[in-house]
Amino acid sequence: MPSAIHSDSSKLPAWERPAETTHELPWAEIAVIDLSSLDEPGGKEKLAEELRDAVQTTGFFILLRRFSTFHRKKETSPSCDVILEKEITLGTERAKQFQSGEKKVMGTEVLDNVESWNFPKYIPELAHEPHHDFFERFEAEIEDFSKHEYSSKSEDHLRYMIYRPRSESQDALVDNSWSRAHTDFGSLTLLWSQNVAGLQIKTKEGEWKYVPAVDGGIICNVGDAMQFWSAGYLKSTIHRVTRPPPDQDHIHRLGLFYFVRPGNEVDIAPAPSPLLERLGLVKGTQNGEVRKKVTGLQYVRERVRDYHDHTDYEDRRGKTFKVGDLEIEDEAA
Ligand SMILES: O=C(O)CCC(=O)C(=O)O
Ligand SMILES: [Fe+2]
Repeated sequence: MPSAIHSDSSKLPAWERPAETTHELPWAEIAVIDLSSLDEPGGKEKLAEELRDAVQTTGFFILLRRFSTFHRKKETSPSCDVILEKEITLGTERAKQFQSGEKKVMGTEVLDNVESWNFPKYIPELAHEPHHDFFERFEAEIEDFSKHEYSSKSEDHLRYMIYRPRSESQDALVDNSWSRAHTDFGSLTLLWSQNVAGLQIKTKEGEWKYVPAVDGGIICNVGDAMQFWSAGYLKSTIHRVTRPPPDQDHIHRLGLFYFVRPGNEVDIAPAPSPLLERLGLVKGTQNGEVRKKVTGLQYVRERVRDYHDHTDYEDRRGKTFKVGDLEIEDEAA
């Protein structure tokens, strides 16, 4: 990938938020954690309870914060619409640099339809990573927004992503899969809610249910690292992206994500916790299992390598590989 890409965005069309689907889809029950009730009497306790339930059941929750007009004016973070608008314009113009259509899917001739741009932290140690000159003007905002232990080197990143529509016949050859079933590798994923349906979670009962759009919401999901640290108390739930319903299947589906990763040197072993001990999820430290240390960096890198670093996206359901002593399923069945 080139280290700098030039684009002239001045002639690009504006992006409009697509309408929500009118199709009746099997929607998942995802808790909406509305931060506006934080300061109400009992609000914190109520939200904590809702959050605890969500991270233990679906592993997904939607954070919502309704700003008053006053707050909104003072808001300095990049707004989702603004960012998504930039993304589609870039994506449309620079399709090749954004890497879609490079890999064949599931042993067919169908090409993958996802393009993405990752922003590593803007820190000197990562200055050699590819960057896009279009985003230079937003660097301060992006840095301000991407706060997790910002000065230390880690795999945390912001991602813009676009799925390009494929024909019905092409999608049929790959079971309508736009992104295969997986769990996220890091600690927490933040995904700005958008209206094109397609993201599905696998419920405890084994059913695929759609994650609903919530205007202004941020969909958060627990990743593997959090599940390891909590010895399974927090759930890293299997999810996938599938072809959108007929009224949205021609739309370029945009995504804006922040992937929170464990610190590079952090052990992803269960953290000492009286709660986890009480629940019997970990044994006391004396008789705890001894296993090879797996660092955050090692885990995330090996998962990325196993998932993406192939000449194609083959059908890997049921196949496992090892990171240290951990047995990992890269594509969930
Ligand atoms: O595009 C989406 O809605 C989800 C994609 C996803 O699960 C991922 O990139 O990890
Ligand atoms: Fe994911």
